[in-house]
Amino acid sequence: MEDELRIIISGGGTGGHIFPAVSIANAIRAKYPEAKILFVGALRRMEMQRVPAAGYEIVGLPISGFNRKNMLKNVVVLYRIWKSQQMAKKIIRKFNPMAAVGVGGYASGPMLNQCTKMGIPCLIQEQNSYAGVTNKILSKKVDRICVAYDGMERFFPADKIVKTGNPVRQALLDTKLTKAEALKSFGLSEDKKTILIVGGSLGARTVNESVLQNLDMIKESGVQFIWQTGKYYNASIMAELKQRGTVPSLHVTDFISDMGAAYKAADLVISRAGASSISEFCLIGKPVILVPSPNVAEDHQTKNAMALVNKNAALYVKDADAPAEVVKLALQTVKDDARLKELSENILKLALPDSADIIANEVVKLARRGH
Ligand SMILES: CC(=O)N[C@H]1[C@@H](OP(=O)(O)OP(=O)(O)OC[C@H]2O[C@@H](n3ccc(=O)[nH]c3=O)[C@H](O)[C@@H]2O)O[C@H](CO)[C@@H](O)[C@@H]1O
Repeated sequence: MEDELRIIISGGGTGGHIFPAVSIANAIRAKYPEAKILFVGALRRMEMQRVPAAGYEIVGLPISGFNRKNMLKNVVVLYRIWKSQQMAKKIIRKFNPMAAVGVGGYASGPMLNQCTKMGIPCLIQEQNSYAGVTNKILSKKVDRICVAYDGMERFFPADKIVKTGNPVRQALLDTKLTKAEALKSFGLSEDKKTILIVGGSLGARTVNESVLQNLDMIKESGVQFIWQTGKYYNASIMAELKQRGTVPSLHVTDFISDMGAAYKAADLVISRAGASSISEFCLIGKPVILVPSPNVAEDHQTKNAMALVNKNAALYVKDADAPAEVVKLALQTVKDDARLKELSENILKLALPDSADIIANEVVKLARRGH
């Protein structure tokens, strides 16, 4: 059938890979409701819940990352890579994709590698301003590379690059809530300035430490906070808060499902510098203080952050300085309306809209070309 479309989308590990993947799938579905889309993720990772929750089928590969501390454990990792390649082959034979999309994260390596070997047209999407190892290797074999930053020809063949930006969940941009309603949904008041604290999709230890070490300053500030701790840190933080006495101006949660509401409620954000988070701040023009994670490959979050900081479009606090500085800086900034306005205007200039649509068009072009 001429209209038939069968697309594999692979990758995951964290929200930063999964949410763009889902946005691409939604954009394909919006244009071609009959398209068959199969996700391929890594067993036990976040995508195995989040992708079905978004309404798509997913198959898990037994892949995991290399252990940089214990080399012996990597024998198991090598076996898992081999096993994942074998499974990828079977998935391709059964599903017979017309194109494949890799969004980074464990599963996209073996899956896209196998797709290129079997002649399936492939596209990868690099969210960050510094390319990951998997995407660098895959870039030699794939047909199209969608990026969000200038200068990516340092890593990838220039003739394959299309600058599309990072796909952002549409619902998050289209939130219907007013600011008052958004604040109310977090149990917060309309009369106070609000700071949102997020540590990426998994939470961030230093960001959480920065809050805990400055609880007294927070209590006395007259400002209210929405604080996303991340799943892994939530129980211990809740226990500590219970011991130290509740802070009414603090809404604490492990994960925020409605980020549209959280952004709407906030006058300022303190955040890690993950690529999707940054794209969201740009698209909605949100003033932000970035605290890049020092624990990611090639320090790419600092590079993501600097692309904004160098244009006076975001503030920056180094991870090591965050416990001493970030809450203080946030409290100063949130009270300075002129600074908030300037940051909002500057970050908005860096937005790349319609990214999911543009990528979806590229995927469909590849699928049609291959057949
Ligand atoms: C530790 C780590 O490996 N981080 C990487 C990971 O980040 P991480 O998964 O944190 O990704 P991003 O910051 O890019 O995106 C986070 C996404 O989660 C959403 N969100 C966040 C918190 C919450 O409570 N609810 C919620 O829905 C945000 O709105 C955003 O859409 O992938 C990114 C994209 O490759 C990289 O740039 C990051 O360096």
